[in-house]
Amino acid sequence: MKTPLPLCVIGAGSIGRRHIEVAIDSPNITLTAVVEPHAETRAKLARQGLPVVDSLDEVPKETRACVIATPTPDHLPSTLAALSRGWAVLVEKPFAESLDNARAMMQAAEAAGLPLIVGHHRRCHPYAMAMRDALPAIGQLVGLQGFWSVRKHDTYYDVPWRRLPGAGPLASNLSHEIDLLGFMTGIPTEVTALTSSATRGLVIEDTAALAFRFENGALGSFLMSDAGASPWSFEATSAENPEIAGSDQDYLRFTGTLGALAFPSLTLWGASGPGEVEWSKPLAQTPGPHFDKIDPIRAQIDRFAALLDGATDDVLCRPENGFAALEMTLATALSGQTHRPVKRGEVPGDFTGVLT
Ligand SMILES: NC(=O)C1=CN([C@@H]2O[C@H](COP(=O)(O)OP(=O)(O)OC[C@H]3O[C@@H](n4cnc5c(N)ncnc54)[C@H](OP(=O)(O)O)[C@@H]3O)[C@@H](O)[C@H]2O)C=CC1
Ligand SMILES: O=C1CO[C@H](CO)[C@@H](O)[C@@H]1O
Repeated sequence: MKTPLPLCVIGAGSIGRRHIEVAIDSPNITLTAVVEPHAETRAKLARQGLPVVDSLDEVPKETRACVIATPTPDHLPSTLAALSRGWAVLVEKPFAESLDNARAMMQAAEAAGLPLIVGHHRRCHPYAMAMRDALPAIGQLVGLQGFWSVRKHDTYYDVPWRRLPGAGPLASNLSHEIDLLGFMTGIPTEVTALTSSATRGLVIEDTAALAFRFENGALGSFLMSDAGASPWSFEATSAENPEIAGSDQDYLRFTGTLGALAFPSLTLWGASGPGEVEWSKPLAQTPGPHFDKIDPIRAQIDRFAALLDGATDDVLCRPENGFAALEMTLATALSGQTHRPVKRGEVPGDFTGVLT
């Protein structure tokens, strides 16, 4: 890296504060400003010595890029405003509130000739990359099963936008799962969903049971809930989020014609001898490799800086990937409400997750 990338962070809420921390920590970034409309938060951050401002117009002129960490419905206006100032954008996930909004963001980035990256940071973990490389070892993918359940603390839902369409475990959490599947093996093409709000009683779901079809005919199932406590989630195993307690449990299982893989441990069950892999023969279990713990938010921002410096990158989430993840996430919400399977391409452009 020649000179650190002058970057501002827009929105200093729960994930914005993590982006601020890693931007300060990284030698590849110079934090030019933190844009935050909330006066009390601004005063608190100013006392910590951070360069806070209350609008994009006050961001120093030398700024070349931004992280947008505002509520999902704001991703469109903030992205358009950033691109119009000539800044490259790393926008938090899910990409946008609707497919129409995501399309408008992609078109604006293309017209401006500026990079637009979506913050599906899980791709930056070494075991996500290793899983992408390891999956061919199990032959043709036949099926997968995911179990993601954490009990969010009740005050999490005191923030109004988190109780509305655009939030909930589908938009907030399943979007990561779908992008991760896309990164490792492929985005599903069709979903059938049952959704429930029986535990929290909000307009958005708290639990969902899902069935997916993939392009090669493989099938998958997923349980997603932010109302049920469990040790099974990406966050628990990766211990990537300081707010979420760790565990050492796998939460995804893949089966193929030649064996099976668990994630994120990358434990492999494969042929124990020559010849056909079939049910009379025991499978040999191989433990996955060891990976040092990293902060994926830091890894993501470093990759973003390197990309703007001309590096090639096949890990960061490009707009087309973020769009595909959003499309399947919204398809899941639509299926849950219409009680019918929904295919890619069937989600109305203005659908935000709740039928009106
Ligand atoms: N990658 C990840 O691991 C995570 C990603 N996310 C995603 O990040 C986004 C933010 O989520 P989260 O941090 O939980 O949200 P929060 O509500 O905690 O924080 C959002 C912050 O943005 C501020 N804000 C609102 N509008 C603007 C604006 N126009 N310009 C500048 N600041 C603004 C809010 O201020 P005020 O309170 O005054 O409105 C608030 O401080 C969402 O898209 C979410 O899905 C969230 C958590 C983890
Ligand atoms: O993006 C996210 C949304 O919130 C989760 C916690 O509730 C995070 O763990 C996740 O990465």
